[in-house]
Amino acid sequence: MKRIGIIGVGEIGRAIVTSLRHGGDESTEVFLSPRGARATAELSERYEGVRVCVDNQEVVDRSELVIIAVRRQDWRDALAGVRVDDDKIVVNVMAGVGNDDLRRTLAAGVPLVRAIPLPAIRERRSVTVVYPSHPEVNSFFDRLGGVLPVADEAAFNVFSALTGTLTTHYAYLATLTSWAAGQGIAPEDADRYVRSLFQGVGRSLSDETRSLHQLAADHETPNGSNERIRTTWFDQVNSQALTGALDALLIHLA
Ligand SMILES: NC(=O)C1=CN([C@@H]2O[C@H](COP(=O)(O)OP(=O)(O)OC[C@H]3O[C@@H](n4cnc5c(N)ncnc54)[C@H](OP(=O)(O)O)[C@@H]3O)[C@@H](O)[C@H]2O)C=CC1
Repeated sequence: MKRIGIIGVGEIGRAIVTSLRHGGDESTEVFLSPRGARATAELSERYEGVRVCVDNQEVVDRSELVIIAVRRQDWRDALAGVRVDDDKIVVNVMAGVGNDDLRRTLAAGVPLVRAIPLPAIRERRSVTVVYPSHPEVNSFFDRLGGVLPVADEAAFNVFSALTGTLTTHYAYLATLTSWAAGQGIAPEDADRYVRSLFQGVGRSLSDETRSLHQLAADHETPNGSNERIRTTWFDQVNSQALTGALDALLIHLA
């Protein structure tokens, strides 16, 4: 795929553009929807071969692969009156928008693939879940960090629900630093230390020879501080509250 269109140049749209240009890669032409003039102008100035179109129809017309990356409530407006011929491939990255819904507004023969790009796609460091598997879309995301095709839309929604836990993780880290600051530690020292602690966790996650349970066990001294926090805070009630929230999110996404 040499010509990539992006409708909805927000957080994830920008991350995809950055990924496409990662390491000075200029092998694709990129066509952006015009909304959000400042961000799109900035991208087109920064990167060779990234252009801003006059409207969403022009994005579709110029591209072989079109990524729809607007918010869930905006896609009908974004595609209203836009004709997508069936020689295009459409990638839907919107959480909670099923292919059946999108199909109703697109030509019957257009290949339509759902995908979950993550912010770390910027550095080509995250795996993108896709459904259904499509050779060209698979190789597109494979080049941008890796691809994980799943068997059906139900499985896709489970992965989508998992991505919903990301900002809670940051909020958890922020709570730790606030707690330390409340104990009289300088906020910048608490911040630096917590970042360092969890960057180490990030690095150890790249060791795929050990399961997540094994990693937890390896970091825990019997009767030590980690075991104490895990069993007194992340107890059964807390753990069930988390799985309950995920169950509810899955229903919302389906
Ligand atoms: N952020 C993330 O990490 C991920 C997000 N997603 C999905 O991607 C989608 C976008 O999320 P995110 O990037 O965070 O959201 P943002 O709000 O950052 O970006 C959405 C962009 O779409 C633009 N937009 C709205 N209406 C139109 C339109 N009619 N035509 C063209 N552009 C339009 C918005 O412009 P304006 O600001 O002017 O309204 C905005 O720039 C969501 O559906 C989300 O579920 C998927 C994976 C990860």
